[in-house]
Amino acid sequence: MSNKIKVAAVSYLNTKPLLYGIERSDVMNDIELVVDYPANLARRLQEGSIDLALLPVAAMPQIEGARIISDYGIATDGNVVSVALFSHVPIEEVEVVYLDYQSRTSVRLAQVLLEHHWKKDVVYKQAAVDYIDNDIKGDNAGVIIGDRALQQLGNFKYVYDLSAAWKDYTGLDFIFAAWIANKDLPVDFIEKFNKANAIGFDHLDEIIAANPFPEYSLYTYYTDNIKYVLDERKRAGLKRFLELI
Ligand SMILES: C=C(O[C@@H]1C=C(C(=O)O)C=C[C@H]1O)C(=O)O
Repeated sequence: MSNKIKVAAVSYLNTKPLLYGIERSDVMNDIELVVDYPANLARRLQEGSIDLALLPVAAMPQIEGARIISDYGIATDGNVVSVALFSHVPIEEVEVVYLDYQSRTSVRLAQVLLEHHWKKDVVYKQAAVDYIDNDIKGDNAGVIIGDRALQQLGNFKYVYDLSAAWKDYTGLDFIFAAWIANKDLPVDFIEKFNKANAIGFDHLDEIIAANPFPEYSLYTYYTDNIKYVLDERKRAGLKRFLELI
């Protein structure tokens, strides 16, 4: 049996800058690393098959002993672009909202905003794998996250950015996911792991060149949209979000 720390990260482009340094640092000797979509990371940490995840924060209340162990994560202070409510009709006319099966945080954020900010009473449906092509039509809207959201930007007349709407509603920043463990991890490991997260920020050009993505500028995404440092302003947004859910 391996006594390595089992780590799971988000499988989207937004996590590449964090993984760049982890994959190149000697912290790799201490870990087994897998990537998966966010909802599966929550499931894996809950069932105990991993020790540390870039966990969607909405899953925190359901995970006993959940604690943020790093200064880095997936956060925003305004437009995120890759988390939105997509629709062919304006929000006033939306009747049904499909909730992305890959998400845990954004689907709760959408519900909070629809209720409190847009004051809309809608029917929520759990999305099937093919929902983007088959179900978001007429007065059905859909929450889409990650690379798939960036790829849909040109396909819908109405794109409501959920991080921008959160800022309008609360005036606060937002944390979508953070490195979260459900048990104590060695202090020296945490220190090494934390430092490794930051290495990629000095290599964005290389990361962008290695991940061709014609639909959206990854430079803008990595520098303007996603904010990777979980400072006090981000944590204040997290506190408010956890109170609301
Ligand atoms: C900004 C994003 O943040 C993500 C959204 C998550 C969620 O909704 O559960 C979880 C992790 C992050 O990858 C995104 O994926 O586009």
